[in-house]
Parts: sequence; C-alpha cells; structure tokens
Amino acid sequence: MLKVSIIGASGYAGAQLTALVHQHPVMQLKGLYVSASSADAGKLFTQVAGEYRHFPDLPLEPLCQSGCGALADSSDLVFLCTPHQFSHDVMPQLINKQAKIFDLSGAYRLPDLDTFAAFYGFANQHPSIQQKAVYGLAEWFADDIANTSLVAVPGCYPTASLTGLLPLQRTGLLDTAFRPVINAVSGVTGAGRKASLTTSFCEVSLQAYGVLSHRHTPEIESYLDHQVIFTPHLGNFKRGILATITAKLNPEVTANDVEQAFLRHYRHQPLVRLTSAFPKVDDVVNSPFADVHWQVDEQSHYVVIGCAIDNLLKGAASQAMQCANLAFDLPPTQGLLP
Ligand SMILES: NC(=O)C1=CN([C@@H]2O[C@H](COP(=O)(O)OP(=O)(O)OC[C@H]3O[C@@H](n4cnc5c(N)ncnc54)[C@H](OP(=O)(O)O)[C@@H]3O)[C@@H](O)[C@H]2O)C=CC1
Ligand SMILES: CC(=O)N[C@@H](CCC(=O)OP(=O)(O)O)C(=O)O
Repeated sequence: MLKVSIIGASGYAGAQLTALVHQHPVMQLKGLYVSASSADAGKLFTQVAGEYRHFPDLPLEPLCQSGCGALADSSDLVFLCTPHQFSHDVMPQLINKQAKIFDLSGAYRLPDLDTFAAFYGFANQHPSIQQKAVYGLAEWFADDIANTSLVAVPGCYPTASLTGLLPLQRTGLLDTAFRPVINAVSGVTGAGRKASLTTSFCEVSLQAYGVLSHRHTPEIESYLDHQVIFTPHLGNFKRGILATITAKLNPEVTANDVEQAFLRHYRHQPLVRLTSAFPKVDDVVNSPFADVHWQVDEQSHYVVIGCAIDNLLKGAASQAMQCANLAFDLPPTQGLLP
C-alpha cells in the first residue's frame, strides 16, 4: 500500500482528498495535518468533516514546517491542500525525499516568476523548484506527470477553461487575433472553508469579481498559449463551476472540424464527457467528471463552449488523485470511478 499524508486535511479540498484516499484500493492514509496553531489540531477528522462520520477515527495532527522533511521521507505521497504561501514556503523541505508531492495551491503553477509575483502578492523564491514542477492538467500532461515528483495541480477555473479550449487551440482552429472570452460561475466552496464576509450566507448573490485581474487569467494563458478575457462569478450555491466560453474560429473552420477536435482529444478520456446538450452543474457535482458541449455558428465563425466541473473534485481533489495515479503508473481513474 502507498502511504499518503495530507496537509490541510480539514479544509474543503483536503477533506475531499481524504475521502478519495480512504476509498483508493492501493493507498492508505498515513497522517492528516493542519497548522500548528489550528483550532482543529487534535480533533478527529470525523468531528470536523461530518459527512465522513463513518470513517475510521484519524486525528488532525498539528504540523510545524520543520516536521515536513521527516513527513516526506516517511510517505509515498504528500498532498498539500494548503494556502499558496504555505505551499511555497514548505516545498524545499518536501522535495527530493521519498514522497511525490501534489500541491493543490497555486504556488508552483506559473512558470513566469514576474507574473507570479504580480498576481500572488509575494515572490516565488524557489525558481529551481518551479522548473521541476509539472502542471497537473491530467488529460493534457499525462506523460510529464508520470515522470515528475512535483505536480502543481491546476486551479478550478483553469481546469474548466482549458478543458474547453485546448482541443481547439492545439488543433489550430482558434483565430489568434481574438481573445476567447470565458465567463465562469463558481459555488462558494471555491473560496475555502475559512469564514469571510463576502462568502457568508446572507451576502452571496451572483456577482462578477476579480474582473480583468484574477490570478487564473495568467494561469489559463500560460497553458493555452493564447490571451483570454476571464471573468469569474460567485454564485449562491455550494459547489460546482460552469464556464461558458466564446471564441472566434479561423474563417475556414467548420462545425465538423470542431467536433473532430473534441473527439480526437477526449474520445479515450474517461473523465471528460462530451454531452449532447450544454452541461449542468448538478450533473457533475460530487463526481470527478468534466462535462463539455459546444455549438458553432458557421456564419459568424464563433464557437460557444460549455464546461461544468465540481470545483472540489475535478477542480481540485479528484484531479490531484488522477495525477497521483499517473505518477504511480496506476489506471488514471482508480479510486475515482467504481
Ligand atoms: N476550494 C476549491 O475549490 C479549490 C481550492 N484550491 C486550492 O487548494 C488549497 C486548499 O483550498 P481549500 O480546501 O479551499 O482551503 P480551506 O481554507 O478550506 O483549507 C485550508 C486547509 O489548510 C490548512 N492550513 C492553513 N495553513 C496551514 C499551515 N500553515 N500548515 C498546515 N495546514 C494549514 C487549514 O487548516 P488550519 O488553518 O486549521 O490549520 C485547512 O485544513 C488552496 O491553495 C486553494 O487555493 C484549488 C482548487 C480549487
Ligand atoms: C469562488 C472562489 O473564490 N474561487 C477561488 C478559486 C479557487 C481555486 O481554484 O483555487 P486556487 O486558489 O488554488 O487557484 C478564487 O476565485 O480565488
């Protein structure tokens, strides 16, 4: 059995990952961790995450940064479900040890360090670690993921946006003179478990935020190799993301070309479902799937693409597990599909 440690296990993404590891046939939970000063330190995971009350009793152990090296030496996998700054700071102690590291934060997703500093508000001090990190968009970078010991698991909006756009971009169907326009709505779990006024029950009402400034814009652009206009919205539902993307196609592109591009890239990908109608959030919530549909207007040469995912699963924990499966040469859907 592969020994797994999860740091940030009391958070929304960490609890999902804990559940996925628990049901994985060849992984076992070695330890669950929170910060040294956490109000949850010493509590049982089952006390903090009530939906998993039937799980075995595992404590949420307080973790000091100095204890991370030993953790990485005694685990096969370490998942970081922690804030960006913590993942950034702790990484030198985790890498080059026994464990492969899967970081769900944005700390090592952006190869351009100036862009990183501008969007994250702190500098990436570890360029040599950044060079080793592989972007964990599982359907697109499987070979690299299989051969690395550090995976930067993508953000939730970039997962939905890139899943919808990459088949067209990689096939050369997009008109490079126009930026695809991505409008995406996320449930409130996307903001994490920590209380804040903007995510409190009485305050949330469908609204755009981070307009022309969200840190997921450069993440999408880095891996699409194309500039975009990305507008996230916060919706008054718990989980799920719906991205609706409008893009300009080259003049000679037909509806059949677009269909072939999606089929070629996703026909053999079990976790991307090409649906017969525009996807619904409810169809993917609590599942590891990305649902994708599109419609082409051959007169105007525009395509509208819809992609729905569960932000906590395909947008975080289940994609991290897909990457872990790839990194350990296991079937990519192991522990994710019955
Ligand atoms: N929510 C989502 O949809 C997505 C989230 N992500 C990313 O995944 C990561 C986790 O997100 P999410 O679960 O939403 O966040 P939460 O705020 O819900 O959870 C954060 C977790 O990290 C722990 N933590 C915080 N500081 C430390 C520390 N210094 N040492 C150890 N543990 C610490 C927290 O526990 P405590 O503070 O009690 O110590 C908690 O368990 C973030 O980087 C986020 O950006 C990525 C994609 C989607
Ligand atoms: C609704 C909401 O607030 N969503 C988060 C994105 C969550 C995510 O993908 O996380 P990363 O921070 O790891 O990129 C946001 O907009 O900041």
